Amino acid sequence: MKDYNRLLDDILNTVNSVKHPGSVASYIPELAKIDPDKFGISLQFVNGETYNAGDYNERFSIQSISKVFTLSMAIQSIGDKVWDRVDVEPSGDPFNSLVQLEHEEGIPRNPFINSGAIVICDILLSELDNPKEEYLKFIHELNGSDKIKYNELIYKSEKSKGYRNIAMANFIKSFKNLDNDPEDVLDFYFYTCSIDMSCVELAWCFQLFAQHGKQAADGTLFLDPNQIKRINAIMLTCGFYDESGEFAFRVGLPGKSGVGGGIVAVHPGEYSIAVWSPKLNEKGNSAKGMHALELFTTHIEKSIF
Ligand SMILES: NC(=O)CC[C@H](N)C(=O)O
Repeated sequence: MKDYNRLLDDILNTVNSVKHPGSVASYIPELAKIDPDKFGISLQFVNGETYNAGDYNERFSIQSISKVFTLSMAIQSIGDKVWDRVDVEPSGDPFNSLVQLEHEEGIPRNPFINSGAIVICDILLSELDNPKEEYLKFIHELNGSDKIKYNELIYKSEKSKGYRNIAMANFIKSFKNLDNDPEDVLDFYFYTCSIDMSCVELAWCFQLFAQHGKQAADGTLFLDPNQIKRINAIMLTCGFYDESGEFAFRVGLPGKSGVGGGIVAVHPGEYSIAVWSPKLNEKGNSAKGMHALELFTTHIEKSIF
């Protein structure tokens, strides 16, 4: 039996002793105010054993990690019809890139880059009566509590400066792959990104992907295991934009990052693990977070490979 408390403390000390290049995301002005030296980690096994270190209880902006929640909701809602609107191939491009959209006529490469998530938000806007409320309810159900909220400052900050996403939504609309008004779709998209969660809450919610569709909160089946298999596959191949190959190579787990500095990853059937450190590398992924997860899977000598 490993001493996981000690392992997480060792990982925290190791990543803090290395000077990682990079900086906190600043294109969303409100995110630039976050202390770059924060670091938290939460490891949760499917049997309920939990180990934490650092700032694991502090909430941060989940940003693109939301793309896993919105995709799951869209699949719950319209099933495989999602794939008529979004592809499942790695993009090899940055998360906010527009270039492929022109050649591929407004069909985003995958649901975990901005263009793909914007199309997913369009689907949800068409399918749900109260998309914002139902999105929060989805997260509350997964978390087993209604304490998680959206952060109005972050939401407004991104909404006022989200020039690239505004261009992207309009571009997709020109190819007729948005049914709703781009402004309404973006309003919902920015809302989904602006949820604050802690490492403990994220790892807990992602037990869904470690437990083949079972919700950790009450053990009920929440999503079809075959759909979970697919979502995990897309996390592995597309969860880190043009660094997805590197993450699979170094860490070896399906996962998803966000520009708030969070990363959450799962080993199906074994555990979920969430890490937070706001300083991002040049691909927009948490520098210390990637390092910490690489140390973790290397040390325990277990990944999906
Ligand atoms: N990679 C991310 O976390 C990006 C999310 C951010 N809200 C954006 O759209 O730019």
